[in-house]
Amino acid sequence: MIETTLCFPLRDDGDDADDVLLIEKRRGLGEGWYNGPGGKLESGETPRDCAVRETREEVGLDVRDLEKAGELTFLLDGEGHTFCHVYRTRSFEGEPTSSEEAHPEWVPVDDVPYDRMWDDDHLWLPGVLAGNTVAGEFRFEGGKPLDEAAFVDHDLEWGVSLGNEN
Ligand SMILES: Nc1nc2c([nH]c(=O)n2[C@H]2C[C@H](O)[C@@H](COP(=O)(O)OP(=O)(O)OP(=O)(O)O)O2)c(=O)[nH]1
Repeated sequence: MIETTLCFPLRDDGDDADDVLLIEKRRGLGEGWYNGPGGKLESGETPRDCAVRETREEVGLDVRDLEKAGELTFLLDGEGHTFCHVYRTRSFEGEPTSSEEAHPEWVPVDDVPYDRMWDDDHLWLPGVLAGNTVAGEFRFEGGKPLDEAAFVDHDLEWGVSLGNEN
C-alpha cells in the first residue's frame, strides 16, 4: 500500500469561525480537485515529517505541532491501495504561496467545496475540521487510477484513539 499524508492548517477567521488552508492540486492524483497539502512518504521518513515537508514544498508554509486526526484506508477493487495519515494544526509560520503542484486558498470551514473534492471527503473532513478523530475505510471500484474509479462504500469510526507517536 502507498503510505501518504494530508495536513489541514486551521486559523481563526476573527469572527468565531475557522478557515482551513486547502490546495487546488495542479498535477498528479486528484489533479484539479481541492485537498489538503500532502503526499507520499519518502523512505525513512515518519508520516509526521512527511506532512511537514509536503506542506512546505507545496505551499511554503512551515507547520508545527501537528495533531493526528485520522487514518484512512483507500481500497481499489478490493485491494489496499493507499493508507493516509491525516493531521490538523493551528501552528504555522509563513504565508501560503503557489507552487507547480498546488494553488493554496484559505476557505471558511463551512464553505469547503466538497463538490470539487474526492467523493468521500464530505463524509470525514467536516468532523476532522471540527476537532474529532476518525478511522475510515473507503472502497473504490473500476481500475486504476484511483481518482477515476467509482467510490462505492465505506466504514467510519469516530472518536478513535490514534496516539500521537506518528
Ligand atoms: N482528501 C482525499 N485525499 C485522498 C483521497 N485518496 C487519496 O489518495 N488521497 C490523497 C493521498 C495523497 O495525500 C494525495 C495524492 O497525492 P500524491 O502527492 O501522493 O500523488 P501524486 O500523484 O501527486 O504524487 P507525486 O507525483 O507528488 O509523488 O491524495 C481521498 O479520497 N480524499
